[in-house]
This record gives sequence, C-alpha cells and structure tokens, in this order.
Amino acid sequence: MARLVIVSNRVAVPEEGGKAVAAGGLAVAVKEAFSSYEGLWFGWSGTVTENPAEEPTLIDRGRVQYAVVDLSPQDHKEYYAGFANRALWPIMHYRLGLGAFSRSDYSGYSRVNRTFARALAKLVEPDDIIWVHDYHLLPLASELRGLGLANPIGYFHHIPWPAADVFNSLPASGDLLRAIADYDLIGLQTDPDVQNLSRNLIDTMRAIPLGGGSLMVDGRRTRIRSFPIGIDVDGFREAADKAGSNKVVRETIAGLRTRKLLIGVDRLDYSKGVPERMEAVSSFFASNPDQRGNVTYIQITPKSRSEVPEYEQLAREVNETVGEINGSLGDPAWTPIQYVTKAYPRPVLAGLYRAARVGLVTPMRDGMNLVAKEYVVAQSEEDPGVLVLSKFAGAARQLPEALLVNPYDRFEVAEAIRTALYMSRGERLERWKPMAERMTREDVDWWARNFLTELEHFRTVEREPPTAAQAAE
Ligand SMILES: O=P(O)(O)OC[C@H]1O[C@@H](O)[C@H](O)[C@@H](O)[C@@H]1O
Repeated sequence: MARLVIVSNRVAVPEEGGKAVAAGGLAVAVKEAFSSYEGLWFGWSGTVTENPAEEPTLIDRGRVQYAVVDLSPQDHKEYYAGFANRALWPIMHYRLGLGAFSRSDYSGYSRVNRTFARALAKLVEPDDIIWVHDYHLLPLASELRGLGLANPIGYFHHIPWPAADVFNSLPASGDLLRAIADYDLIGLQTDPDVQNLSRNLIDTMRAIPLGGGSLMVDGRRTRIRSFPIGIDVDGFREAADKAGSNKVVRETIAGLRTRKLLIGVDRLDYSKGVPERMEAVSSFFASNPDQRGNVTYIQITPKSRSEVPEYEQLAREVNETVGEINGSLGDPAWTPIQYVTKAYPRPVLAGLYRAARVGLVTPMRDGMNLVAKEYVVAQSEEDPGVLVLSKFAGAARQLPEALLVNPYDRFEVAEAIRTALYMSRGERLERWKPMAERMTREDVDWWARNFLTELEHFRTVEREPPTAAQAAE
C-alpha cells in the first residue's frame, strides 16, 4: 500500500486505545486524509525544551505512525511566535500594519524548516507521497529537494493568499516565492487566492503559464489549484442531534428562557473580527431598543498565541469592549454579551449552534472559516437559523445564501442581525437548504480525496517536461 506522509506544525497524536484528542479543523482534516492510506504524520510535539533531541520521537497508533520533534525556546520564539505568527500570519491576512519582520526570526524559520527536512528525509521511502500543511512550512519542499528527495510533494495553504503588492511587502517574499515552486501541487482555499499567487509568480518570478493551473518556475513545474476545505459533516450533524443530552447545552438553553440566541465562536485572533462584531451587536441594540432583553449574544473565544504581543493586546481590547457594552446596555436581569474564553468540545458547540437563531461569523479576512460550515450543518431541518457571514471569509464562496456582510461596516452587520432575527421560517429554509446540501457534498472527505488524487498524478505523468507547444503558450 502506498504511504502518505503528512507534515504540519501541529500534530494531533491520539491517545492510546484510539481515543481522539480534541482537535481543530486542520487536525480533523488531516486525520481524514489517512482514511485511505497508511503512513506517517510528522511535526512539532507541542513541547519546548532546552536541548531538543535531533531524532523525532516515534509513536505507533495503528496504521499511522506519528513522528514528533520538540522545539528549543529560540526556535519557538523565532520560527513559531516570530516569523510564522508575527510576519506571515498578518501579511497573509492583509494586515500590513500588524506585520513585524525581523531577520533573526526569519533565519529561525528557515533553520527549523531545514531541521524538520533533515529529520523527515530519514523517514521517507521512495514510494511515499508527501503532503505539507500551512504557512509554517513554506520552504519545506525546497529543503527536501536539496536533500535529494524526488517524491511528489504537495502543499495546502489553510489561510488566505494575498494580492502581490501585499505579499511582496514581506522582506523575505522573493525567497518564499522561489521556495514554494518546489512543491508539485499547491492547494489554496479559493480561486482568488489561486489568482493572487499565480499572478505573483508570473510577474515576480517570470513563471511561464502552461495551462490547467500549471506553471514553469525556474525550470520546475508546479500546479496551483483551489481545494476548499470541508468539515466532517456526518460527525457534526450527529453531534448536533445528540446535543440535547449535554449538560452545558441544556443549562445554557434553560438560561436563555425566551430570549433568542446569537452565537460567535472563534479563536482569539485579530483576523476573526471579534471586537468589531461586538461593536456591531452594540449598534444593533442601539437601533433596536425593543430587542434589549430579548436577545443574548454568546461569544466563545479560546485564547490563542498569547506569547505574541498583538494577541495579548487583542485580549485586553476584547475585555474592555465587553465590559463597556455590558456596562452601558445591560441591566441586573440581562447581560447582552456573554463572553467565555474556555474551549468547548464539539458536542457542546454543535448543540449551541443548533440553539442559536443567528450564527455570527464575521472575520475581517479568513482562508475558509469552518465555524460557518459547522453552524450550517448543525441546524435542524425543520427550523434552521440564519448565518451572517463576512464576504471576506473563503467560505462565503460556497455559502452565498447566507447574509453576506462587510465586517468593517458595523451598521451593515447590525442591519443583517435584525434581518436574521425577523426572517420568516420559509426564507430561512430556502436559504439553508442549498447550503446544507453543498456542505454535505463538499465535505472534508471530498477535499482530501480531490487533493490526494491530484497529487498521485505527480508520481508519473505530471513530471514529464512540457511539450514545445505548452512551453510556448
Ligand atoms: O497552531 P496555533 O498557532 O495555535 O493556531 C491554530 C491554527 O490556526 C489556523 O487557522 C491555522 O491555519 C493552523 O495552522 C493553526 O494550527
């Protein structure tokens, strides 16, 4: 059986006995990819230690072997908290003002990619296909090629790929564009992301388009295509169906009494637009005073990347915003915003989504946004709620029946909340049905299968040099 090797910064090693760990979107998606392969999942152990071992720790769990490496404090600071999350993350999310580039962080990022490649190369067999995930590992294929690996290597970028002028503001952008072309297949979330990267490679690297998404860059052929990531629809729907028996869900619903629920669930990240959303909810109550006391907004926002100063600052800003809004609008019998920073497991979230009349998913920019998809899938088919979705989330392309909003315009979002709350059941059903069908068709399995089927081609056909006609195109 052909082996699949997955590489990602975070690795979700299941507990012994097959019990899955609490997993984010990336981990669930990657797990799905192993359903038709055996193989290896390589990445950071999540541990930071003074003297990390050079060899990865190997953990066997059935058909998948996990190979994890620790990071030194310097690696963690420069590679993860520094270049990946203070330079690449803001730039990829179009937040030029938040980007903090440092040469030492970039050299740490390059060093960790090199160290990962050296450790991984020893574990890869000639027949393996390799699938690398996310922005922490842009140069990995290039490092692996430098060590002589000729295996098909694919890359999936979970976050947005910005327009050339934005990306090229990053001082290391030229190196990264050169390095990314060492992947055989590059998967992005949406077609605009594909256009942004392809255009940049053509204009900046003089790449030659070969048709069908293929480009010749510096004598190497790569293909760029969109593969919108999906969710585990069956698992999520089942969780929502069973959620009524969950204590947290039951008590939350009981606490609402007759109030309608607005829900937001996001990692605490400035790309998610949490304070902006709170301001929009505040505007809604300001212009709809009759709704005060009739609607509750629950915002669940687990803390994230607290070691990065911009995230610490955001945590303070959100606390202040919640305090101000609750203080000025609330009364002893009603708190407009219930804000929690605890992470809840899937059954609780699925139950809360189902109970919520409105799902508020209003990122300032997002590669895809799986919460939007989960909210849709969790709805009851008799009485579905309404999704208010940012037009700057990749998911908006697959969910055009949602109420699409500009998250920078708090009044537009406030108006959409009002429309959602007053929407008839007939219109809610009409909007929800096509979205639910699309989510079911385009689920995580569809996503993984599409990417891997295409990556498999690179074992043979795609490696052949372009014909004269293609090269002249
Ligand atoms: O791994 P972190 O920094 O805690 O962030 C959580 C996840 O955030 C996602 O949005 C990224 O695409 C993932 O790669 C990442 O793992």
